[in-house]
This record gives sequence, structure tokens and C-alpha cells, in this order.
Amino acid sequence: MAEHNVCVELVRERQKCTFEVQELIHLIDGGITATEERREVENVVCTDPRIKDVVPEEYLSHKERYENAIRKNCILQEILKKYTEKRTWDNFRPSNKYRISSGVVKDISPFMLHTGMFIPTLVNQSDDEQKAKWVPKAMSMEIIGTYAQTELGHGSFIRGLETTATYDPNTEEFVLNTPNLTSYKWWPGGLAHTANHCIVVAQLYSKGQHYGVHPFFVQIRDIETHVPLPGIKVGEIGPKLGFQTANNGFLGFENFRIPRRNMLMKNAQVLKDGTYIKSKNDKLTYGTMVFVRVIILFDLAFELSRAATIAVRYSAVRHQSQLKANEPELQIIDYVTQQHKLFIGVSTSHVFRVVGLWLWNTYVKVNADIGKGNMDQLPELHALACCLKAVCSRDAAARVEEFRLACGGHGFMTSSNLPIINGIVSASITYEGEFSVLMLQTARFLMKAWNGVLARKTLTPTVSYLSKFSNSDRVQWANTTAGIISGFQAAAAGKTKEAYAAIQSYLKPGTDYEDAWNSASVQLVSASEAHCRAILCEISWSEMQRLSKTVSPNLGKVLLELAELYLTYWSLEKRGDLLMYTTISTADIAKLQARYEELLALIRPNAVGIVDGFDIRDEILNSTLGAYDGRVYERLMEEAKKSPLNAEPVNESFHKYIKPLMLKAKL
Ligand SMILES: CCCCC/C=C\C/C=C\C/C=C\C/C=C\C/C=C\CC/C=C/C(=O)SCCNC(=O)CCNC(=O)[C@H](O)C(C)(C)COP(=O)(O)OP(=O)(O)OC[C@H]1O[C@@H](n2cnc3c(N)ncnc32)[C@H](O)[C@@H]1OP(=O)(O)O
Ligand SMILES: Cc1cc2nc3c(=O)[nH]c(=O)nc-3n(C[C@H](O)[C@H](O)[C@H](O)COP(=O)(O)OP(=O)(O)OC[C@H]3O[C@@H](n4cnc5c(N)ncnc54)[C@H](O)[C@@H]3O)c2cc1C
Repeated sequence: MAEHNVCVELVRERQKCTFEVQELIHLIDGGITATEERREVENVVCTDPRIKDVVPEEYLSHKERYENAIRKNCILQEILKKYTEKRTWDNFRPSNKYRISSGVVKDISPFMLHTGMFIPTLVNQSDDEQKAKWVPKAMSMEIIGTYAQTELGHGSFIRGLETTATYDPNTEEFVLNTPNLTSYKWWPGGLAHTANHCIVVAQLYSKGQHYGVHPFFVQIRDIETHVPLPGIKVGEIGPKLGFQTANNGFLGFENFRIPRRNMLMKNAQVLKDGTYIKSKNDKLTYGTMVFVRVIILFDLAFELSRAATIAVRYSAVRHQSQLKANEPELQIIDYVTQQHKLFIGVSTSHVFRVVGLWLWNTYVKVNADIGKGNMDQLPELHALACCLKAVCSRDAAARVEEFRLACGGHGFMTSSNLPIINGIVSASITYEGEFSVLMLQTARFLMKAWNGVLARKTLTPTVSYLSKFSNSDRVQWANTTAGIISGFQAAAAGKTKEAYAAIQSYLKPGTDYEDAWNSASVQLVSASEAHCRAILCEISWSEMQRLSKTVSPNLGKVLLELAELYLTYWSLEKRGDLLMYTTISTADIAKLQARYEELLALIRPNAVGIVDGFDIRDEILNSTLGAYDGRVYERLMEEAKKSPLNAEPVNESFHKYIKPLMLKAKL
């Protein structure tokens, strides 16, 4: 980026920075080569003239917007394919594929589910023969797919799905049916007009027996004509809060037949005669959801880094109000309340990325063990993925909203891109497992762990801390990072214990456990959240400490400041919990508050440098407020001029409606 075009505020901010931004970029990417690879691909894609919109997406009709998204995403696929042929492309991480798609369309790609769920399901749930047949076609996009699980009537409760797959041994086929309105598939991305195949999750029946939900590989459209196959009813579900270009669809089946071998058979099988072979663990069918819950953390970290870059750069450029009479108006980033809105979001992006990598490594290890037939770690992985996906998506949405508010009126403009990012992140609280539903899954695990505590059993690693805090004494508080982490663990243990006790107290004679569980569920969610916060604090602190030792002292210091800010912010937010479960005093809280304000001041000079460290190109940022050069006002005006309403000085509605109204008023 040519420095001479950059506004004076950002030039000054960059001069103030105390660390090498390039070093931070390499750290985030995972090395110099990874940065180079990512930048090279981003450069090729973002400078392709076919990708640039003449009319901004938001002025297009719903239909045009989808068509434009498809056109541009096909160009992207073409470019990515050429790259894959040219080089092994090892360092272009899969999560970068999500990132690059933001440089192509502002909203979600209609191919997202193809990459994010269709291919992973084929890879993880097909047997070797099926994999060899389908995966190469899906990878090359000879076939395009999605993941069709949710129905009009059921999303959270998968066992309640109503689509049926009934095995017919005479023809060695499954017959798929949508028995009623509520059993229509509803929501899958790309299903409406993009995909010609999908994974359908349906209730399996064979020899008159019901075997629960299983995944099936189903072709829904003709490969040549793209016309829906006979027996398939497919369409789009309409506009939403966000995800406008995701092409979410509905799907119904009428006696639609597929070959027996189209059931994904890595885990469970149906033999030719209809004999059912059980999976080693029926929850393996839910494997793709676990995978996506894990990788969502990276996407959330990325979306937060986009919103942070926009809001921090804008806050450095924007001047408003005088702090002292007769002095120039302050850059809004110098108001401490503004720093309070901004820096926790910046820090949270780093926390999600490092905890995301830790979770990913755990996932890889557990998956490898599952491959060898060892399922022991699956419940713990499931409990971790559930609460981290739930809490991080909710936190990310809160932070993005705060970034939007931090940009005042201009943050409300679509051209700031904050509303679109807001829509994308808000959706993640619901999809791939709704917030409360996932929190209650983790709570199940916590209740079992508490049983283990009472029985003095050795607990699995992520809950082993519960044993340390099993007595009723309040835990000794220390105003250190180790003390804060211990305080969060004490709060999690205390809440787990109380939720457990609440279930017991509701379990009066004649009350079912499930009813007692429901009565105690607000406390159960609270215990899950506390457990998740303890994990986020512990893992992020240890990871950022480790990373800080691998970089220069100047950058290391900044990483530790960001990590400590996260811990301190949440200690203050959760001071009520800490007062209940530790010996923290009001004087300790005052010290925490003072340290928090100190951290804001320490981070302030590096704020622009830190968001520059996310290295997000303007085309991927898509924001009038956040571009590298800080020409905020020029961009806002340039974008406003693109409004089709500005193409003519007088809109015809004046003559048609306003003028007659005015004339009538005169009479
Ligand atoms: C650096 C690497 C990066 C890699 C990146 C790769 C590629 C990236 C490229 C691009 C990125 C693109 C995409 C990815 C990103 C984002 C995705 C974007 C859009 C997503 C679109 C959305 C899709 C969807 O929403 S799909 C539908 C999702 N639906 C759900 O999540 C439904 C939620 N409901 C459930 O999961 C279940 O019904 C339930 C709530 C868990 C209950 O299940 P049920 O069978 O009723 O179980 P219970 O009786 O309650 O419990 C029984 C028992 O089982 C245990 N259990 C439950 N689930 C699991 C599981 N999954 N695994 C293990 N165990 C499980 C449960 O705890 C209980 O155990 P217990 O009895 O011992 O207590
Ligand atoms: C943008 C977007 C994209 C999506 N993409 C896909 C896709 O590609 N493929 C796909 O298959 N699906 C997709 N979905 C569907 C998504 O997975 C479901 O919407 C989600 O799992 C929630 O299910 P639901 O809509 O049935 O909500 P519900 O389960 O009806 O939830 C409604 C309310 O009931 C509460 N509730 C439900 N069950 C319980 C319980 N047991 N205990 C306590 N409270 C409960 C919830 O907490 C919530 O407050 C998508 C959804 C969205 C929004």
C-alpha cells in the first residue's frame, strides 16, 4: 500500500507502533511461507477484474445478488483450481479458503456448505470404496453438494427428524420420503439452486425395524440440465437477517429411490438382504457437526479481526468532541470508553484463534484415536466443542455489535460492512447447534464429572480442576493471572456443584430426572458458561505465553498485554461470580479495574499496528470505514454516489405520488 495516500492520522499511528507488524502477521499465519502463499493467492483473486462489482451487491435484487455470487464464486473456484494444479499449496490453510471468499462476495458463498460440510462428511463417513468414488468428484466440483439435515419441524432434536429412508431388498434401494410438511428439509446452504447432490440425514428403516438417523448421498438434480429429478421438490426459503447469498433451500422427497450403496457406510451398514450392521458408536453420525463446531472458532476469529480492523482504524481517523476547551477535537480512539469497546474485541480475536488451534489439535488427536477404535475421548471432545462453539459465537456477535456501535452512525451503513459481518456472526449462534442446546450438552458432561468428583474418581483432563474445588470453602484469591484462572475454575466448580444440587432438590418423589433437569437448566447453562470461560482463560493465557517466547520481546509484550486484557476484562465482568466463589475483596476488584485501565493505555499506541497485523486486504475488508488508507469520508461519499437513487435528480415517485399529495393538501 502506497504510504503517500494514507491519511495523516493512520501514518502517525503506524509510526507510534512499538513492534514489527510483519512479525505479528507471520505469527498469525503460522510462518513467513504461509504469509507469502496466502498473500499470493489473495492477490491473484482480488485483482482479477471480473471480481470487482460495478453496482454494489446490496443494490441488487435478491435474485441478481445470488446470480452475481455464483458467477464470482465460479471464477474463484477456477483460480483456486489452477493454483492447486500449479503447486501443492500446502500452506494455504483451509481456513484461508473461508477468508478469501470474503474478497469475492460480501456475504456468504453459496458453495460454503460444499466445502465446509459436504466434502468433510464424504471424507469422514464414507467407506473406502465410496470415498474413492465420490471425494475426487466433489473436490474437483464435478458434483456440488450440501448438508441437508434440519427440517421445517426439527433442527435441534435430530432424533425427531421425519424424513424416511426405507430399504427395499427387492431392488436393493432406499426409498426416501417426506411424509408431511414438517419433514421438509429446510435451511441447507446452497440447496436451493446451487447443489446437484446432498447428504441427506434421514430415519433408516429396514426389515420393518427403525434404526435412527443416518447419512445418505443423494443426487437431486440432473447433472446436464440441473432440472430437479423426478420425486424431488426443491426451492429457496427466502431472505433472512443475513446469509443472503447462501442460497438456503428446502427439499422434499416423493418415493425417491437411491442405490443401497448411497448410504454412507463407514460406521453403520445395511447389507443387500437388509440386515443392519450397527456402528461402534451411534454418535459418529454426528461427526460432521463436531468438525464444524471446531472450525467455527477460526471463522469467528477471522470475522472478529475484520470488524476490529474496521472499528479501530475508523476510531483513529474519526475526531469528535473536545475533551478540554480550546483544544482540537480528540481522535475518538483516545476516549477510554472507546478503548473499552474496542480492545476487548481485538484481544478476543487472538484468544479465539489460539484456543481454536488448541481445539483443532485435540480434534485431530481424538479423531485419530477413533480411527483406531478408541472412543474414550469422544464425550470430552463433544462437550468441549459444544460449549466453545456456543460461547464463542455469542461473544463474537456481542463484540461485533460493540464494534458497530463504536463507529456511531457510519457503523450503521451497509458500506461499513459491519451490518453484514453482524449478520454472518449472529447466524453462528443458531446454526450447527443452537446456543442453549449446546450449553446443555456440556452440562450433561459436567454433571457426570461431578458424579466422578463425589465418587473420588480421576477425571478427564479438561474437568480435572473440578476435584480441586469440590469443598464449599471460598478459594483464596490472588491478583495475578494464575489467580484469575484459578478464580474462574472455582466459579465453574461452584456453579457445577450448585446445578447438581439443584437437580437433586427438584428430584422430589414422583419427579422424573428429566423434569428436575429442566427445572435446573438455567443453572446448568450458567455452569457450562463458567466452565467454558475457565477453559478460554486458561488455554489462551498459556498459549499466548508460549507464543510470546517465540517472538521478539516487543511483540511478546503486546501479546501478553492482549491476553491479560482478556482475563482482566472477564474478571471484572464476572466479579459477582468471583465474589461468590473466591475470597476476592472490593479492594482486589479496584486493583483489577486499575490494571484494566492500565492495559487499555498500554495497548492504545499499538492499536492500529495490532489490527494491521491481521493483514486483511481492503477487498476482503469491504469497508468504507476500515480501508488501509483511512480515507473514510471520501469512501463514504463515493459509495453513496453509487446509490441508484442518485442516478436521476428527481425520482418519478415525486410526480406520481408526492406532487398529487401536495396538491391535495393545497385544496
Ligand atoms: C485449521 C483447520 C481448519 C479446517 C477448515 C476446513 C474447511 C474450511 C473451509 C471453509 C469453511 C466453511 C465452512 C465451515 C464454517 C462454518 C459453517 C457455515 C455454515 C454452517 C451452516 C450450518 C449448518 C448446520 O447448521 S447443519 C445442522 C446442525 N444441527 C445441529 O447442530 C443440531 C444440534 N443437535 C444435536 O447435535 C443433537 O440433537 C443433540 C442436541 C446433541 C442431542 O442429540 P441426541 O441424539 O438427542 O442426544 P442426547 O440423547 O441428548 O444425548 C445422547 C448422548 O450422546 C451424546 N452426544 C450427542 N451428540 C454427540 C456428538 N456429536 N458426539 C459425541 N457424543 C454426542 C450426548 O452427550 C449424550 O451423552 P450422554 O448420554 O453420555 O450424556
Ligand atoms: C443461517 C443458517 C444456516 C443454516 N444452515 C444449515 C445447513 O446448511 N444445513 C442444515 O441442516 N441446517 C442448517 N441450519 C439449521 C440450524 O442447524 C438450526 O436452525 C439449528 O440447529 C437450530 O434448530 P432449530 O432452528 O430447530 O431451533 P429450535 O430447536 O426450534 O430452537 C428454538 C428455541 O428452542 C430452544 N430449545 C430447543 N430444544 C431445546 C432443549 N432441548 N432444551 C432447551 N431449549 C431448547 C432453543 O434453545 C431455542 O431457544 C441453518 C440455520 C441458519 C440460521
